[in-house]
Amino acid sequence: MSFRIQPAPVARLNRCQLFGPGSRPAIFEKMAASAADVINLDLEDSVAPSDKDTARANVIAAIGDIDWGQKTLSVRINGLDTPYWYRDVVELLELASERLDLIMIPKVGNAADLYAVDALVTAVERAKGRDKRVGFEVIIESAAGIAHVEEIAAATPRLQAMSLGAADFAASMGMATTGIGGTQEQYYMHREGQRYWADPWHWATAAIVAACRTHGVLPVDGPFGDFSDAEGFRAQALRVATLGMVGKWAIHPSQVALANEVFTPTEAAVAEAREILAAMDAAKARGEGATVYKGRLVDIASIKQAEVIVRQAEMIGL
Ligand SMILES: CC(C)(COP(=O)(O)OP(=O)(O)OC[C@H]1O[C@@H](n2cnc3c(N)ncnc32)[C@H](O)[C@@H]1OP(=O)(O)O)[C@@H](O)C(=O)NCCC(=O)NCCSC(=O)C[C@H](O)C(=O)O
Ligand SMILES: [Mg+2]
Repeated sequence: MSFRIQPAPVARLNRCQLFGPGSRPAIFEKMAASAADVINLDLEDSVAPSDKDTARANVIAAIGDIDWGQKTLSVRINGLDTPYWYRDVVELLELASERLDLIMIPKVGNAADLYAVDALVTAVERAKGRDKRVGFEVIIESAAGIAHVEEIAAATPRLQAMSLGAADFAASMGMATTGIGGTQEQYYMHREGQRYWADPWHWATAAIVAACRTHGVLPVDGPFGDFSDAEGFRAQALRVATLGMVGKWAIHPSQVALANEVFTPTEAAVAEAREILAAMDAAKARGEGATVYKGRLVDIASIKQAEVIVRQAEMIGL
């Protein structure tokens, strides 16, 4: 371990983030009644330019009027390259209730983007005397974003979570696909007449996880576009969970249960993690740093692995 201890991210559940356009207030109550841990009301790309003002007003009213329960409530503002974002920030923090937990900033390209939003947010919070400091989440969805991912993860103590946005990321990188996440037909290895599909999102996912874990930020996978493909969604979610992400977006209510299932440790996994901790406690009492559990080596690193699962189980109440 480096001299610098890896910071823990905020202790809250983030298994599923359910998105809905701010211009579609008829679904807000349904979003609040869903089983998602995080709600993202969108002012950005799911809202047409002609609807931006109405969507902002809808969202500001809904933050205070709807019972969002224990969910983390987030609003995605418009990108810093648009004429909308400053008004999103100013009106949200001047007019919305303190129920607002997070602002999601899309298409961040470097730490200075977050510096700019932080400065504006801080000024409005002070001017209005707001007690609660709003948190940030960001989307890495451009070549610049992934190139500067670590400085972005370190940019501000407001930052709680970072998502990979596969659609804009693919466009910015010039990737030869219109798919949003998942297997890409052309991305395969060939051997002895067989095709083996690889994961074109793998390296960006791993880069985001590393940056997030270094700086105590929650890494999250973004959208899976084909909401009729439950098995494709599950496969993508299982892959990113294996790499260390804590949750995934849902762009349709049918994806919420799938995400919750993948990012909730199974009873068997939790039981095994607790058994490993018990086995290591017994080993330590014998003065040993390693022991055998079910025929395989477990050691001090295994304690940390098991603790990841046990901490998640405790947050869920398992
Ligand atoms: C994708 C949708 C437009 C589909 O909407 P719809 O045609 O209404 O779907 P259904 O008829 O199947 O709906 C079934 C019932 O579910 C309700 N519903 C629909 N959507 C939602 C929702 N998001 N939350 C809660 N409830 C929802 C319907 O009202 C139906 O209810 P009922 O009639 O009572 O049975 C729509 O799902 C949608 O708008 N999704 C969100 C789109 C969005 O926010 N996109 C932005 C995020 S993705 C992105 O930005 C890309 C990213 O940045 C990147 O670059 O990668
Ligand atoms: Mg996007």
